[in-house]
Amino acid sequence: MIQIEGLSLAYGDKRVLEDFSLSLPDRGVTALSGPSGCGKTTLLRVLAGLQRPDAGCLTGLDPARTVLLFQENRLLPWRTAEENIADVLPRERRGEAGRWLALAELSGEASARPAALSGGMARRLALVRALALASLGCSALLLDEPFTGVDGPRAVRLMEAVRALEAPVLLSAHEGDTLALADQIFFFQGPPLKRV
Ligand SMILES: Nc1ncnc2c1ncn2[C@@H]1O[C@H](COP(=O)(O)OP(=O)(O)OP(=O)(O)O)[C@@H](O)[C@H]1O
Repeated sequence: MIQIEGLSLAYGDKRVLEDFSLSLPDRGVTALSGPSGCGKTTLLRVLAGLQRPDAGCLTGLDPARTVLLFQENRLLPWRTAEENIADVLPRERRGEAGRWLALAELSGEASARPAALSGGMARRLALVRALALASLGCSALLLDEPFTGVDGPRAVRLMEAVRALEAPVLLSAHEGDTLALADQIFFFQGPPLKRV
């Protein structure tokens, strides 16, 4: 169980997290939904150890062992789709990249560079790369709007794969079919995000 307790963070005089608390079970997907700018990305960045909160504590979470899918894909443009996945796997498991590509329904694009992929294809590739890395073992998988540009049926299939991960998953999302597949959903107003 991960306990997020009393997190507060402000950018200057803009309060983005205010005494924010949340529990994540050892497995399953928790979804955060809320209007643009309400603080979801900031929360994920704090959990990933990229940003230090002004106050609060995290129990049961090792930021050094989190996997974060950024809102941007951050694919390596000079590597093929398959290599982008293989690069995060240990040498002896690089052969599994094809299986992850198939999950993203991108087997036909194995040799394509990211620039040759559509927006939704590139997002699917970035998501399965994060999932492949997380499946090696992680403290939590954090997904910032993972299904941007991904059509509904594919998003639902990918969400099933995310749910199968043996680690806590926290994702931010706007409306969509995938939200209904989360194990718990929190809707926020904000900023600031406040105590649940
Ligand atoms: N580095 C920063 N400096 C100052 N203000 C920031 C910074 N990063 C984010 N903010 C502000 O903090 C608030 C929350 O931003 P954040 O990116 O966490 O929201 P979000 O819920 O993820 O939005 P979206 O759904 O559009 O991605 C916004 O008002 C934003 O302008």
